[in-house]
Amino acid sequence: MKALITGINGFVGSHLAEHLLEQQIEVAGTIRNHSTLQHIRHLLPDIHLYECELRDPQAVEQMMIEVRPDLIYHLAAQSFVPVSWDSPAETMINNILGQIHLLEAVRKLGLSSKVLIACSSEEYGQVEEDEVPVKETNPLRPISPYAVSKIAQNYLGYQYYKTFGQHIIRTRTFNHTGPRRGEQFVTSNFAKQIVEIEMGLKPPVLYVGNLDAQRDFTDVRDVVRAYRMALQYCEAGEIYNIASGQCHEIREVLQTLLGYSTATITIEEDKSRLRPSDVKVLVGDYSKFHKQTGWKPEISFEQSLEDLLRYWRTELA
Ligand SMILES: Nc1nc2c(ncn2[C@@H]2O[C@H](COP(=O)(O)OP(=O)(O)O[C@H]3O[C@H](CO)[C@@H](O)[C@H](O)[C@@H]3O)[C@@H](O)[C@H]2O)c(=O)[nH]1
Repeated sequence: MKALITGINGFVGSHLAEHLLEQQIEVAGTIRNHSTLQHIRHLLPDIHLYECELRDPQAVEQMMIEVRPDLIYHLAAQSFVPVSWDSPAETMINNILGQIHLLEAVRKLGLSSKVLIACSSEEYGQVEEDEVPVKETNPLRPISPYAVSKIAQNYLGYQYYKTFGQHIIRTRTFNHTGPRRGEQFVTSNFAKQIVEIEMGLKPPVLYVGNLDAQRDFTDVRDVVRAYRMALQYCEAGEIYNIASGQCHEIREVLQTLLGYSTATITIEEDKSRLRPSDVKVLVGDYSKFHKQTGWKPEISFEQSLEDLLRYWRTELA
């Protein structure tokens, strides 16, 4: 069994590679040209690596001719919501075109690969209070260009399933965190600032954005287990929420992280961190996925945040 992970050097990609290798699955992955390889250096002897720009259809087709994967985990994307306001066109091109080229290569080469498309809870957007925890059938009311790009990825997956019978499964993953989380995302950003303060690398002021938002966090190690199970057990053409079902204010993320530190820290709002529109509340109902696979999260919110802090303490040491 051979798996292809697009964006293998990313936060989720690197954890998924580790997990699939543990399951004795052969792993290939794509990186962008001149990628740092920071998250997968330790895996290099065990994986096949392809420098492949997904925006280039020929490069994608050539890579797919060489890999011919049984399983495809399509993770590569521009995944930071604020960047999608600064560069909406880039976000659309990256996220939509890359996927079209991938699915077109599957079609042209006549492959029967099972494909997982990593969609997002951001697609739900403006969720009403009486709609939580949200089910897959909830209306989509996107309020960021990123969310729109993920809806396009989602429906392209559906269309290729319907039109060409490709074995496509879409997962709507809610927020996820844990070691290696990119430093721009809230959990990691706060954790890194705390560690920088502990180490005297910056003054004892921690900058924050909107602390009122509420999100549903799952540990990345639970998420990659879910992705593996999705291609093992889920039905082609379907979409599944992957979530913890628990809601946390961003203020609580901050308080939990601060609780693991003895440093004295002042909190200050940084207006540049506020978004033109911010999803107020996202909590997911993952019962459809649980019913199909038996999956449920195993790593607690607190454990995940503690591991993230430990990660930064090691990185910055
Ligand atoms: N990044 C960031 N967010 C902050 C900060 N302060 C408050 N927030 C708030 O924290 C929440 C989470 O922000 P992010 O961690 O940037 O994640 P996200 O926008 O919810 O998107 C993540 O989850 C999606 C799934 O719902 C993913 O699809 C997406 O790629 C990303 O991982 C948002 O409401 C944001 O306004 C800050 O200093 N930095």
